[in-house]
Amino acid sequence: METYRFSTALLSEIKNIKQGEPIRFPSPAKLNLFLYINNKRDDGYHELQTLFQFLDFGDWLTINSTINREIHLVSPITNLNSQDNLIYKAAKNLQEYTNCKLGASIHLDKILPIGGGVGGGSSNAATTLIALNYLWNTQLSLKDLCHIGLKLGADVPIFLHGKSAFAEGVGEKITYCEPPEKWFVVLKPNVSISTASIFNDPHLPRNSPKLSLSELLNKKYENDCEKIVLNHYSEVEETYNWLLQYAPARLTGTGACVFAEFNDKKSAQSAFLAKPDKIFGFIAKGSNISPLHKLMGYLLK
Ligand SMILES: C[C@](O)(CO)[C@H](O)COP(=O)(O)OP(=O)(O)OC[C@H]1O[C@@H](n2ccc(N)nc2=O)[C@H](O)[C@@H]1O
Ligand SMILES: Nc1ncnc2c1ncn2[C@@H]1O[C@H](COP(=O)(O)OP(=O)(O)OP(=O)(O)O)[C@@H](O)[C@H]1O
Repeated sequence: METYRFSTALLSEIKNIKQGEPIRFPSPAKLNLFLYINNKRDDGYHELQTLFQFLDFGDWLTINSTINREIHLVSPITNLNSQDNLIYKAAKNLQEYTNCKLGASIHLDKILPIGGGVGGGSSNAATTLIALNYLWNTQLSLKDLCHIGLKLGADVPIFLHGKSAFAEGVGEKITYCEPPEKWFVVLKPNVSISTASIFNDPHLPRNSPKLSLSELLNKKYENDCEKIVLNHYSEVEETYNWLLQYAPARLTGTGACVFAEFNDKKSAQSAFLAKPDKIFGFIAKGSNISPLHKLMGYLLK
């Protein structure tokens, strides 16, 4: 799993790419370091206060611009039609919004667990928008990309901004933030959890008081979805309890992944090496600048 970390060396390989060759773009995971639910709005959406941090670990999208308007996607997610994939939708939406006459050939190297709360689908959509805006030279602003992205998922704008951030409202009010870049062990119990099912649960607490960012940063980090997810999914509870032996554990998003933070790589590795084989997981480091945006920095130099 170590090989999938987006090291600086991997990102700077871009300098050797020749014109017209496909480019490998990172599509990082995120963690919700804390997540509080303040309210349910009349339209059914929930007002949240959450702290996002990117990880130096995730999927890769290899993308080539093509001269016809076709979007050709090769994806290993077998139970999802290409046209339902957020990558395809992001590409099509950008193409239509800009009336672009070009197409793309996209290969998804899926590493992140699906329905894990690490934002894989949203991240893939954001990487597609940023990569094609570059390859097609459509020159949309971040604001316009966020306008397209928000329709694809609540977390897409955060991935487009590319900086760790505190998000409020339904996720649209963003304040950049730089939490310490710790090491994490992230484990995925063998269940996939639908975000909507957790938000629809009548027992979900929805009344955390709205606090200021500094108040939230200075109190213990928690996730309001954690209790019901642990109650409903014994696999998540078992994994959470296992991780607690090493460090305080937390749920990310609406699950199913749980994570624990460590001050150094060595302590993260020793916990990770002890994990039961049947549980998928990875080690990653927090990255306050998204690895995708680090790569774009090399490309746009
Ligand atoms: C909770 C988070 O995981 C925090 O990172 C995300 O905001 C969820 O983002 P996501 O998986 O992209 O979710 P979306 O596809 O936008 O929404 C899925 C469903 O979750 C519920 N939902 C989502 C976000 C939100 N602020 N309130 C909600 O009630 C809605 O029922 C929605 O239909
Ligand atoms: N490229 C994609 N990668 C992953 N899931 C996708 C993709 N395109 C569409 N989906 C669909 O999106 C749903 C959510 O998947 P995802 O892996 O993003 O969940 P998640 O990590 O829980 O997200 P979040 O943390 O934003 O709630 C899945 O049901 C999947 O079928």
